[in-house]
Amino acid sequence: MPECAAIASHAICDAQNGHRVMICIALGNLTYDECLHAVNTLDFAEIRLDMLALTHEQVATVFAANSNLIATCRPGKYDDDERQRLLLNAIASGAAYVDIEMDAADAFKQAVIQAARARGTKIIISYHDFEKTPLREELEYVVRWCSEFNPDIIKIACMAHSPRDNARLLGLLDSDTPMLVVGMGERGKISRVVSPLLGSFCTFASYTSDKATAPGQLFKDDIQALIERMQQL
Ligand SMILES: O=C1C[C@@](O)(C(=O)O)C[C@@H](O)[C@@H]1O
Repeated sequence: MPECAAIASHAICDAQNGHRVMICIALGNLTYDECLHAVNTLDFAEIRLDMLALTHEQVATVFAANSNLIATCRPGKYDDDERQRLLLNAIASGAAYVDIEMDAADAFKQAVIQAARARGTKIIISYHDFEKTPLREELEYVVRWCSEFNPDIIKIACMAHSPRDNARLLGLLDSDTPMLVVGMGERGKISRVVSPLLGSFCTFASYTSDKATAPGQLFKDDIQALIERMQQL
């Protein structure tokens, strides 16, 4: 029996090599009721505040309902002031992790990092490239830049177009710093399956098959079955 068979609808299982394999369910494009139901039934989820249209009161209720949530609010929908308010609200309401974009404005980063440290919320500093996977030197430079914020986890999510792109991303896991790598797009799917088995802090999956929050994101039951199958090797 695979070691994580028992988790069924849960999202966490033990890898053969001893570290935990975590599947984080990215929640976006849901109603408030759907979101609340999801956090009450999942072990580990990301709340995409920029994709959910929650009121501040609803944000507080969602984060109070589950002590293992990542708060994320990508730029685009809200200006930085509102993004900051939403993330500070999530932190004050018990967010376990907060995702802060490496290239966000300094004042924004400082305010969110300070609040997270004060509250014991773990900090994920993230880098995204929705076009390509940069060359190794550039990725290493990005990782060093992210390290300067002294995060708990460094997240690197890049569009993968080839096996080498996946290999380069997965190579970042050969690190003493906790890393989270994601290969986006059709060609990046393989990295989503193997990265948590190779030490990535987690992999992301969709809540339903039609609600992916990023290209190439697999449905949670499908990726869980694939990971369990690989654990039987
Ligand atoms: O950064 C990431 C990774 C992700 O973009 C993905 O490709 O699965 C999904 C996002 O919700 C999350 O914040």
